[in-house]
Amino acid sequence: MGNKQKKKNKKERKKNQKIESMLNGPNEKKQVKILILGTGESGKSTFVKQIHLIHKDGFDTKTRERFKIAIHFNLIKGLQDLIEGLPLIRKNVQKSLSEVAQDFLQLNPRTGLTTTIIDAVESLWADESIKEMYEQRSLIQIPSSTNYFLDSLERISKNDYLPNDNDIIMCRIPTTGINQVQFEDQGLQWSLIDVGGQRSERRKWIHHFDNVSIVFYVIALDEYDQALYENIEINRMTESLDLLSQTLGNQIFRKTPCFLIFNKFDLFQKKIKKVDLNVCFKKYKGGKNEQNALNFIYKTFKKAVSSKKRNINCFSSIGTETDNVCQVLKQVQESVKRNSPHILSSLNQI
Ligand SMILES: Nc1nc2c(ncn2[C@@H]2O[C@H](COP(=O)(O)OP(=O)(O)OP(=O)(O)O)[C@@H](O)[C@H]2O)c(=O)[nH]1
Ligand SMILES: [Mg+2]
Repeated sequence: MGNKQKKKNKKERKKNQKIESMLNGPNEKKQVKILILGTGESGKSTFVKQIHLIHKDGFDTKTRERFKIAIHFNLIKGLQDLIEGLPLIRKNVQKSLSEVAQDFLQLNPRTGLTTTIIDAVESLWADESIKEMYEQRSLIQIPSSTNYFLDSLERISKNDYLPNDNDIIMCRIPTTGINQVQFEDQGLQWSLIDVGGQRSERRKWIHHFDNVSIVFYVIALDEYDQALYENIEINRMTESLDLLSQTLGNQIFRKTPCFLIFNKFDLFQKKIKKVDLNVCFKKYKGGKNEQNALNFIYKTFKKAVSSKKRNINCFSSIGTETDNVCQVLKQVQESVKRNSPHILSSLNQI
């Protein structure tokens, strides 16, 4: 074998070793580790659920059965929240509150759906005052998917009900600890780490700050007129903005590419027609115009973290739509290749 051929073989072997260790090896540095941050209920875990549908085998029966319990909990608790909120929109409501509603408030939301409860849900959800409270839900703390489950009562209360993919995507379970999902795409191992966003969960974040390749910071676009679950004196979007500058201000992330994912675009599109963004940002003068409001939000969040060294990318998303999340992920991967090739350097060196 000539010298040239030997060199060629050696190069080939090295290349194969690199691919192998990149795809199978325990070496974490070969992984693209994406840390998903953001305040509670912004939609972080919904992204992880979507990855299970896009890149994994979806949800098995055991998982679906677990979600069934959580969905029934979401339904009962959501309706209780609506009943409890009624005094905010109607005077003397306690006197006029029907016996059904009074009894419903006494339920343990983990009870599950009995025939009596199903009948009560049906009549309460048809009630005008409850519907009006739902329209004004920004005044209270209620998951955005409550109406989805209330509207699906007939289907989800059947004895043999097993949640479909969409039901699981819509189900709200606040994260405590972390969720992690890994998948292979474009010859790389992608690892998504999803943490709990509520205040009590954030002190755990620091444990996951090492070797982060990319930060996804998720912001719920529709939360600009809502109070924080943990402290009703604080606006949710303001909290998200403050948290972003605090977190990305950490030295460890000074060169880490960051993607701002402006989620719940569907809910934002509906809300901005009715509620001016200036309820949150006094400086905003663009009225109830979708594009003006979106530009202002993008600019404000980018300004909170921009620096010469950091490249900030903004995407709007609808976390509940698989195709949309797929698109966003593709755009992120393209952007990483274009603007931050050092992340993929293990691939490029081959
Ligand atoms: N309509 C709509 N709902 C969404 C969207 N993204 C997420 N949701 C819903 O928002 C709720 C909260 O989403 P999660 O993914 O649990 O939020 P999270 O950021 O993980 O919250 P924590 O775990 O508390 O930090 C769920 O009921 C989702 O179905 C979206 O783009 N549009
Ligand atoms: Mg979560």
